Amino acid sequence: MSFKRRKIAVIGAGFTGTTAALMLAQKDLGDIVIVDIPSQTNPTKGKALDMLEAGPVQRFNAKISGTSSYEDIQDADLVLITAGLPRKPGMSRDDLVATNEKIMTDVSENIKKYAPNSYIIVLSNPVDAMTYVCYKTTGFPKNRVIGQSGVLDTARFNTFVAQELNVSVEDVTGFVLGGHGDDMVPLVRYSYAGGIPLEKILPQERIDAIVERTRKGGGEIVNLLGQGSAYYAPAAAMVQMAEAILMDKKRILPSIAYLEGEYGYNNVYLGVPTVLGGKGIESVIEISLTGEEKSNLDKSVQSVKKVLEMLKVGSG
Ligand SMILES: NC(=O)c1ccc[n+]([C@@H]2O[C@H](COP(=O)([O-])OP(=O)(O)OC[C@H]3O[C@@H](n4cnc5c(N)ncnc54)[C@H](O)[C@@H]3O)[C@@H](O)[C@H]2O)c1
Ligand SMILES: O=C(O)C[C@H](O)C(=O)O
Repeated sequence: MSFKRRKIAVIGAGFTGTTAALMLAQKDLGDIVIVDIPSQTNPTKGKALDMLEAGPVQRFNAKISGTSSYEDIQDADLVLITAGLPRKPGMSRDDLVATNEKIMTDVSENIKKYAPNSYIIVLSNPVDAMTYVCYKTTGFPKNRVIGQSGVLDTARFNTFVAQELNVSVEDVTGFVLGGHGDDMVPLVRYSYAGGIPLEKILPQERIDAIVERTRKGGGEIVNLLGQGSAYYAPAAAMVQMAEAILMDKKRILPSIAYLEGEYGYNNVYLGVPTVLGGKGIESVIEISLTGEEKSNLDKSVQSVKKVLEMLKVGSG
């Protein structure tokens, strides 16, 4: 018997993909293959080589390569999908659906062909729908096709709470449910600072402002950047999920999971609390919701379903 390093494929060598690849390498979670479409020069290979050369300084051993050939992801254990267009100021994530569905279909077919046993984390937007496309196209079991939104949305919520209270981000635990859109559902009732319910230490109007800023958090960055969208925090979020899976940590993290009756919804990918471990999504945790929370979640699900209806892959 011999042990092998994990193989992680990152599809898309743009801002989120390359940032995630470097973070994966810094944590030495495995060897990394970065894939992007062919181009006249070879930027994907160049980015990978540049990252590899950071290894001696940062003391990581990860092998990192760049390619435009999907054969190179052969037998990857984990695949992060970041391929696709980001939105521009004035656009919603849903405006990307037609273009990114084509890209997601192509990427998913290649993963199915070359890495049929892999676990997948999808980032490309609109991410609830793109995770659905990936699930339908690969035909992989639902525990192996996972979307990222809640770790990022919760990180934003926690950042704003920590800023407001002038306390460490390490002591803030927020909780965001629902689709990755402006009607996502930050659950204040399940959010704490140092174990103290948020409602006990912040006035309601400050909480309301934080909830609103969290919902629009992606758009805030898009407007500030002027071109492209957020990538440091999204990459960190994907890598936290990747680590939970690769290290079988069984962390309770929000993931975009395929629901079959949980929370009363069917045939939809949605952000919910999950246990993430060596089997991917090992379970969906169901918590009780008040009438208002449930109706906010219903609204968010309706928005996700509207996008699913636009998909070529079908929503049935
Ligand atoms: N779910 C989230 O929380 C979240 C967060 C941030 C970004 N995103 C989304 O992630 C996606 C990527 O964002 P980004 O900032 O990295 O964009 P980017 O433009 O920097 O990179 C995207 C890359 O995908 C590549 N690509 C396009 N088609 C491809 C294909 N068929 N195969 C392989 N690569 C292909 C492009 O060449 C480009 O390099 C966007 O859709 C963005 O909206 C989602
Ligand atoms: O807002 C976007 O378009 C990118 C991403 O979904 C984010 O929340 O930062």
